[in-house]
Amino acid sequence: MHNEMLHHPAIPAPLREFLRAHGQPLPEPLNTLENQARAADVPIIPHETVDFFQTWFRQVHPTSVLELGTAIGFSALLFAQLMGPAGRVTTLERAPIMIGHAQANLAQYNTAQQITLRTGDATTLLPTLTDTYDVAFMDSAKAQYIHQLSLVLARVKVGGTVFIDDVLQGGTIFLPETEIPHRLKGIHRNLRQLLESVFAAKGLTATLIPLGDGLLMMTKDVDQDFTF
Ligand SMILES: C[S@@+](CC[C@H](N)C(=O)[O-])C[C@H]1O[C@@H](n2cnc3c(N)ncnc32)[C@H](O)[C@@H]1O
Repeated sequence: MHNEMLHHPAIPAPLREFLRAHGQPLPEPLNTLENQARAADVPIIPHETVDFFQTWFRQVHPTSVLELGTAIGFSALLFAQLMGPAGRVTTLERAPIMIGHAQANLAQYNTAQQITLRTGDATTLLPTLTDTYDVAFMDSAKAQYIHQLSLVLARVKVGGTVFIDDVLQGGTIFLPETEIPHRLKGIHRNLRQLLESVFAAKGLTATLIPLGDGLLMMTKDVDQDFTF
């Protein structure tokens, strides 16, 4: 799967190179999985975002994660490892080829049964979930984030955190739509609407971290339904 924005990061190149040169190494099997995914151009989270999560999880100590977009299971296995044996991850994936890779990796590495893979479209699966989570990580189809966020927030505890990856379209998100190629206008419009809506929402505290192609982060401050 090709993500053209992977090669147009929002983070300045010298800072990205510094972070990559000084990054925290991952333990096995995550290190091997990460290298295999990068060699195969599977769009897993960039290493500077891995390091952000390594830092943040050690500070905040969440014990449950809901993930949209499993791919080969790399970030799900990372979250499980960072939370320790008590941690639980529910991860949603719809692409048959990714489901096959994820099932194989989870069969091998999810030895403590911390991770549950649910297969199908996230928008269909989300209303069937009943648990609530400390953290949600949205890393699936960018054009759908705006449509899925209220369903995700319904599954996040008050005080919990939602991360949404790859929201900046290589920085082009701040250009007027007239300057955006036709085939990217839909994603551009939906991501702009997402950013405007999240920062305007009452009951959310949001910020945008310039790592990778932009990591939108928000806390759910109140127990209410959110509509966008
Ligand atoms: C960027 S990759 C996920 C990478 C993974 N989180 C990691 O860092 O290891 C995005 C994944 O989301 C999946 N996806 C996209 N739209 C989806 C949807 N509506 N429901 C479920 N999965 C979806 C794609 O098939 C793809 O495998």
